[in-house]
Amino acid sequence: MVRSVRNWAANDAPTYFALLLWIAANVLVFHRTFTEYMYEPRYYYLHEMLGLGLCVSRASASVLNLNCGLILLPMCRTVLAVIRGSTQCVGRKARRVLDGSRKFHMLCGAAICVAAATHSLGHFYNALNFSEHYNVKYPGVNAASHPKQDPIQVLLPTVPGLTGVAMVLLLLLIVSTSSLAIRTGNYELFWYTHHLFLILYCLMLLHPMRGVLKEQLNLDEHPPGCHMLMDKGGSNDTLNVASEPEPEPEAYIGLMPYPEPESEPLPEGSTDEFGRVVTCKGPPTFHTHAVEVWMWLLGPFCLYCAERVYRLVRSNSPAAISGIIEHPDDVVEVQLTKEGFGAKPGQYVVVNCPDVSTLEYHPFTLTMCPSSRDPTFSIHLQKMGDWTESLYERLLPDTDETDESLPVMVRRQYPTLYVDGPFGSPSENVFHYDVSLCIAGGIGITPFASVLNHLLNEGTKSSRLRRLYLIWVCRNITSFLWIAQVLCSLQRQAWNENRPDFLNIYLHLTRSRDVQILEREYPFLNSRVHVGRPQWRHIFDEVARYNPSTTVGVFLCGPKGMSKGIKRICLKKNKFHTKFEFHKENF
Ligand SMILES: NC(=O)C1=CN([C@@H]2O[C@H](COP(=O)(O)OP(=O)(O)OC[C@H]3O[C@@H](n4cnc5c(N)ncnc54)[C@H](OP(=O)(O)O)[C@@H]3O)[C@@H](O)[C@H]2O)C=CC1
Ligand code: HEM
Repeated sequence: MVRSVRNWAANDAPTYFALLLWIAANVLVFHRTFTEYMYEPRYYYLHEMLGLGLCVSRASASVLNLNCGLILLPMCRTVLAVIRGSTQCVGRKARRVLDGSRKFHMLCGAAICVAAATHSLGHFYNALNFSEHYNVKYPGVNAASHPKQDPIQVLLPTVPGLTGVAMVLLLLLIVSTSSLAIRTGNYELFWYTHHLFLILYCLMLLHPMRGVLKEQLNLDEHPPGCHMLMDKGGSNDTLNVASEPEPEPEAYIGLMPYPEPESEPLPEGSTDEFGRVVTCKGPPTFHTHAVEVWMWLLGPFCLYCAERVYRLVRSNSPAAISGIIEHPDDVVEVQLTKEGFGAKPGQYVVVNCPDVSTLEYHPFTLTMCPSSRDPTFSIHLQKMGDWTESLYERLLPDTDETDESLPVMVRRQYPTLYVDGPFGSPSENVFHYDVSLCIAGGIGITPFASVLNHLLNEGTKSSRLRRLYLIWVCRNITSFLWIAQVLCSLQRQAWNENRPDFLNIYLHLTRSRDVQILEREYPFLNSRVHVGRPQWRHIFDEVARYNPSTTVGVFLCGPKGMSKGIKRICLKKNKFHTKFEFHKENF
């Protein structure tokens, strides 16, 4: 099957365009700074001493400034949720770019690591050159206190040196604990170490203070490289000049012959129209160069901090648990209410339970949103790690075995839960297509459960959606019980609203063949059960056949391995000219 350019353009073009913009911004800032330190007259003497190390260390610092500013933007989740929600002014393609915000955050993180390594190595090389190429004639430009000083001594006992080493160590800690293994195995460790970034940013603002790199101030009085005649006829060599004293001002006289070919190319303004070196009116004066890190960081940092304060205030009051329903396969449905809480189907919240962990917040997609008639919202929590296990045990009493086939309404003294959010997610786009295809693996059904509940509450004609396909793949038949009631009620409602082909359900069972449980309670669902993993190619062909020349929104939420094959099918050409636009839930 050939890949469809049209489908590629619909799926990946916006993301690749955003990526191209990011790469261009990095190349631009790197090039701008590199050439500035390579050719600007004010850095002539500095560049003469440090060479390429100066340009590379400074250019990588600009890349660090850019990405340390950008990396916070994808984490302003409330801002992103508002952008996603403003469907009138933000088109679907632009909103789909937001689906990659988490990946963009990691991309900036990777760029920060590379730039930090380059920047650090560049400065160690500069320390070496400051020591090797000490400028005796113009000591003001040096960072070393004497020729051949120990480079470590040149760099470390300075504000940039000490803050630089501390930042590298912090960055190593943040990055090493951001790995998927640690985020899934010990989220708390990731969470605490990741917030060391606040110290990292404070150190970044301190880092260039009392800097070691200096620019020349008096370019008019002393055109860089100009000729300062000494008693002995003078020399244009400003490097390695052994103990020659600074000449008196009156010693500077007349125009000089062309500069020696091997010397540093003179910057503009150092030679007259005949190419002869002009003479100086005085020695060069130097000052540490202007600090610009705050220009890059302050905006995003203030926006992020303002958002965190807003989120802190918003999530300060606990949510009231109005009901707990125990479902099969270690899933518990938590029904909540909270004053003023509103959310859209597909959105998610982050939940904190102080009884389990004070500072740890975990994301959960809403399975039911508050409606005009009922303020209740719900999440489905499955035992997956240490935190969910502890919360699960606090929500459910240690009762004897109950009949797993039926959800059990349980009432007890519940733990206090704080809910922060809601935050936007790709599944919000389900209602922005005529036809949507929702694919869930296991507990990945949660974002689509809120879509189904919304359609149940508001009616199947409450949006432009005229056909909804739901493919749900589970290991055990009992998992389908999590939202069996909603599925059957919505199917009935679609028939009552004279939309018999609105809801198309495919339930795939991969680890057992026992379908009796559904037969008794939910005969309609029983007829939708297929054994084994779905034949994606066949399913997509069927959807394309029944929806020719249509743009179908494909939404996936499930185990990692599920997305590759499905994304590939979305990008392929089909004979019905149906376009599949792929969205993936990923927290
Ligand atoms: N908003 C979000 O981002 C959310 C994300 N999730 C994610 O969803 C996932 C659900 O996990 P869990 O419930 O344990 O799922 P499981 O690991 O139990 O897998 C669920 C089903 O998916 C099937 N499956 C796995 N890979 C494929 C594939 N390549 N093609 C077809 N079917 C496949 C499995 O089949 P088989 O038995 O053959 O392996 C299984 O039947 C979690 O990783 C969770 O992080 C969950 C909720 C919300
Ligand atoms: C200097 C480097 C970094 C900074 C300043 C930074 C900053 C942040 C911030 C502020 C958050 C949001 C916390 C919150 O509000 O919930 C965050 C979350 C996150 N970061 Fe980073 N980060 C950095 C590097 C990285 C790297 C290198 C990775 C992984 C490769 C990474 C992965 C993550 C992940 C997975 C999340 C959680 C996202 C979510 O919950 O949606 N970060 N980071």
